[in-house]
Amino acid sequence: MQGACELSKVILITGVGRRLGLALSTRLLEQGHRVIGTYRTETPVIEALRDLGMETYKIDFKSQLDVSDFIKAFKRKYVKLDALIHNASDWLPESETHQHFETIEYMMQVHVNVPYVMNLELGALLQASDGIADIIHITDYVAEKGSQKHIAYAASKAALANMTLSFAQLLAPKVKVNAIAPALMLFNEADDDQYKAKARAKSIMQREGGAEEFIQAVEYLLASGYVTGRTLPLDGGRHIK
Ligand SMILES: NC(=O)C1=CN([C@@H]2O[C@H](COP(=O)(O)OP(=O)(O)OC[C@H]3O[C@@H](n4cnc5c(N)ncnc54)[C@H](OP(=O)(O)O)[C@@H]3O)[C@@H](O)[C@H]2O)C=CC1
Ligand SMILES: Nc1nc2c(c(=O)[nH]1)N=C([C@H](O)[C@@H](O)CO)CN2
Repeated sequence: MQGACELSKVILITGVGRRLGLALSTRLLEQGHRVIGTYRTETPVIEALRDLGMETYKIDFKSQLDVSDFIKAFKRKYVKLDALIHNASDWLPESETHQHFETIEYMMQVHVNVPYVMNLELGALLQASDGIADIIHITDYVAEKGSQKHIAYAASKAALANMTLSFAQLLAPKVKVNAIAPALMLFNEADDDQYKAKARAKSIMQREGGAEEFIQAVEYLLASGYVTGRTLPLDGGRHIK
């Protein structure tokens, strides 16, 4: 049995400041992995993550310069990477003020452009992993179904899902590339009871999946030595409703 330190991975996760990214990054830190996290908003939560040993980088993915500077700094500091998890996301509905170009450009920037550039620029560090490395794209159930109120968001998540296929072919066999497509994992604080009841009813499990379900899906993909080019759906049976 290898010791914990031999099983310790270097893991870069985007969007660690709240909810699923926070729960996942905290668990991976507790398991002894070296976690590097990007965040947009400085909060006491980020300070607490630093106290747990996380290396944190403040980046707004809107800024191509911010992203490019981060990638340059990352490549100067780290010689290998075992996992890259693209979790950062903005759930932006269509604007009522007709800023449609801004909406689609922003959704593509966060969910497609940044993962695309990071995967290409950090590919060599992933190839340098001692084992089989991982890229995990966090997409969304609506990538396959569409969304009337989040059209640009859904389209960008569909593009991210498609990139799973391309990068899996490009980076095999040293790097596995998969996606996780959640449906209802966590409600937001502003969600009222009527919204929650409607959202729960969309799946046959009739509940939110929860952060633990999300963490277990990531752990499954990280532990696999064979699964690649696949999307793991976490939708409570919504697809057969
Ligand atoms: N929650 C759910 O039910 C579902 C979630 N998903 C997907 O799962 C993932 C996690 O979901 P959830 O935890 O709810 O996400 P949240 O929207 O709660 O958090 C997203 C994270 O991404 C960061 N982020 C947002 N915009 C930017 C930006 N412009 N630049 C850099 N970072 C940014 C935020 O940073 P900060 O907080 O620092 O501002 C935040 O930490 C996402 O990819 C989401 O699309 C898919 C379906 C359902
Ligand atoms: N970045 C985010 N993406 C999504 C969120 C969220 O809070 N942040 N929430 C959802 C919803 O839970 C939806 O799946 C059900 O109402 C989707 N994506």
